[in-house]
Amino acid sequence: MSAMASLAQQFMLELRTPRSWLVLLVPLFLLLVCYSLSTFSAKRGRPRQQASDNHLPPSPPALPVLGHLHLVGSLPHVSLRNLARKHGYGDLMLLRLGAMPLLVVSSPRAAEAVLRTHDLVFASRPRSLVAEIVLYGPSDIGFTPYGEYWRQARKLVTTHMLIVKRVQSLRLAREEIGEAAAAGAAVDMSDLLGSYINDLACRAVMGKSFRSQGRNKLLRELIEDTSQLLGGFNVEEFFPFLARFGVLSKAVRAKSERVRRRWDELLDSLIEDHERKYVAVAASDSSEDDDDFIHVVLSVRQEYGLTSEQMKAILLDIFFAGIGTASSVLDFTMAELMRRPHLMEKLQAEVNSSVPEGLQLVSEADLTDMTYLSAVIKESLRLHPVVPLLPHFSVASCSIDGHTVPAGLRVLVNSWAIGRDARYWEDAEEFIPERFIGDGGAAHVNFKGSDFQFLPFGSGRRMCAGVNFGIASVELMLANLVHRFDWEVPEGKKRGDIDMSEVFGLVVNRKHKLLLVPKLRV
Ligand code: HEM
Repeated sequence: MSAMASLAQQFMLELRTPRSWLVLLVPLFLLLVCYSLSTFSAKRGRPRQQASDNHLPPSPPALPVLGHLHLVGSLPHVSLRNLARKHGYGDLMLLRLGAMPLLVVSSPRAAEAVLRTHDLVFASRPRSLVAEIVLYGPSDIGFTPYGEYWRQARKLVTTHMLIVKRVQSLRLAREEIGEAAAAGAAVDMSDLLGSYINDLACRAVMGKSFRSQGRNKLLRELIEDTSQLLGGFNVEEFFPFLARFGVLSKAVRAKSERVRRRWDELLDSLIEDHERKYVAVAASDSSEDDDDFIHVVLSVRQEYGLTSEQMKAILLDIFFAGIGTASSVLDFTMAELMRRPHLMEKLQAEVNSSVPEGLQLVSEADLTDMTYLSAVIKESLRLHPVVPLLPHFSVASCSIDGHTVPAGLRVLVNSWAIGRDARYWEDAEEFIPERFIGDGGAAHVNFKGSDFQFLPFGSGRRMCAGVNFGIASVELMLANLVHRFDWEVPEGKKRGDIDMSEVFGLVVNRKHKLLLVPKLRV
């Protein structure tokens, strides 16, 4: 058993998707069969409501013990959409992943019921072992259960965060592009966009960039590891009874603790730096710039009664929620534009005509009239919502479309499926920004949370706390990328070769690096 355990632990670290767990779970089940036969009953797998409620949402046929786990592949948002489609459960579908019941919401109508009509019932988040370890409790905003602490933490971020001077970060990115253009070299766009957003978030949170300290790479790695761990498909959650054997829990726990330790070191040193700096500033009576977020958190710490773990969790949320998302949106958007040069030209024409002659950098003030730019980003968010599955949790039972939704149920709103629902979107799989402008069919549709066919930032109480920051950062960078530069694929490659395959995590990314050659337009 111990050799099996260590093999399993090593293997666990490599596994990230439900179906891949099966390779490990099959032999494990053989070992545990006696235990599972005696303790695993239909009742265990059901939410708190009674098991025989025939008004529960419909479920496809399931296997014993595994439930529907074998039907969820490496891109869960795609598998869940296909499953709902195949069985005609376009709105609500109840699955059982191992012992874990899960409600999947796949239509705008059902999403409205969950996120607006019954907002309070679904405003909490499901418990997650990983979030408890990595996010200090969790004491962040995104994973904390609905309640007073969440309300206070969210208020702190929405009131004080995000006074950002973006110019410096843009200038650095522009210099990098300019150097590549002069040398005729290719730029790794995923890297460039990641660094830009990284830089922005660091300036907002700590008032300076990480570049000079060489911590950029560390932050990017931490964000990637955290996203994969928090993606929500951990075997612990499907088979809580296996945790009693320690085999599975040790592996997930060990990886989560490693990630948490690395965050801890980074965040501790940032907070200490700031504490030192402000003691020095106070002593010298100088009026140094003090509008960065760590300073704000430190100064309201007493008022909000924050422990140091809670402070770190909130800071971690800003880095994690702000950096991974916005850079992935930019990456998907540039890739889509490169595959369609006529759309790129149209965007360039708009940006160039809106920016006063001779300006090197496009500023936020120049963005006001760029309707096509905004349509391009909306269309990118529709086809590629970078948080494709919105995790919620029912704290009371309610009724949706005549179905009983019990209390204590995990819920995933499939924002990816909803944005491609052909009942609501014409040519749903095509990239057509024009649908969002003029007399396009979606000209009135926005991402502010009241159009349930378009939920890239979610909706309701748990809607993204950084929409404005995120959108402004993405719009500004995209405008600067296309202003005065043309972009080409490296020699020997074709635009059509740009691969839109994804890697799943809480935040979805494009799988392959985007390498592009900038040319300065004269
Ligand atoms: C374009 C970039 C971004 C996208 C696409 C995005 C998307 C999302 C989505 C889909 C959610 C979940 C909503 C739900 O569960 O219904 C979310 C939550 C959140 N986002 Fe963003 N986000 C972005 C940028 C940011 C930024 C820059 C911040 C920084 C403040 C941020 C902070 C948060 C927080 C704190 C939450 C948790 C809210 C809660 O649970 O109360 N996001 N985001």
